[in-house]
Amino acid sequence: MNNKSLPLIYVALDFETAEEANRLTEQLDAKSVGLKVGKELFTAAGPELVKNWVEHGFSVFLDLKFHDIPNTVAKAVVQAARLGVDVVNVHASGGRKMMATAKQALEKESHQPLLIAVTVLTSMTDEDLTEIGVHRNAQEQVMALAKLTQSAGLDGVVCSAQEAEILKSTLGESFKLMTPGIRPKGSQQDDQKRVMTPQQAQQAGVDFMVIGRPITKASDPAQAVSDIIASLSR
Ligand SMILES: O=c1ccn([C@@H]2O[C@H](COP(=O)(O)O)[C@@H](O)[C@H]2O)c(=O)[nH]1
Repeated sequence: MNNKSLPLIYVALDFETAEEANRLTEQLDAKSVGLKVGKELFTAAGPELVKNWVEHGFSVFLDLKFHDIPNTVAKAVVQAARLGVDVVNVHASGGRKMMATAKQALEKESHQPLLIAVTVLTSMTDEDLTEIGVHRNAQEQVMALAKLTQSAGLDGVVCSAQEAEILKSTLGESFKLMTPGIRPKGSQQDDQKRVMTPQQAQQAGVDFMVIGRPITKASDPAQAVSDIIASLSR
């Protein structure tokens, strides 16, 4: 089991190339923030980049949101564990069997990342859910999928910080909440819909925040990180 303490903030490295991503990570301190690698960068630059950052002491969240038959997802999360990442995720809508099989596969590995499941994307509203045939509001759907995730034995979920208080009070403190859709006051919302500021998210009790564009598109990304950290209570 991976017992190291993980950073509160994961910077979403949504870049086209390894060079652009490295230009940013060279300005970041592995003791202060972790790195989130998603579909764009991983497809462009692959596992070597991830392994390199792990070797340089960064905590990495591999955000590939696996969603497939149980055997395929289990084998994929094992490969993620072998890259040395600290967090990996699947889609909760893949169901209990898929999630439980993935968790059981990770338990045989010497390095075991946190396995968490995406509930409802932070870019989605109640109306978006209706359009795909889900007749619960976002909070109800997040709660239903989080309960399923917990009962499948996973470590936590990806959700909006808006759902953090109710999830923590229902599912317990140790069930981890990874929250994208974080927007410091005054920054652009972009395509995010269920957002909170870093301070609101901290007060709501989240375990981890994912912050991308407010940092990566800032004129001074390192300063943007420092400002966010300074704005949070210790
Ligand atoms: O529900 C989700 C799940 C994942 N994400 C990812 O987080 C970052 C957010 O980046 P910003 O630039 O801060 O909006 C991005 O990589 C998403 O793929 C999410 O936003 N919501």
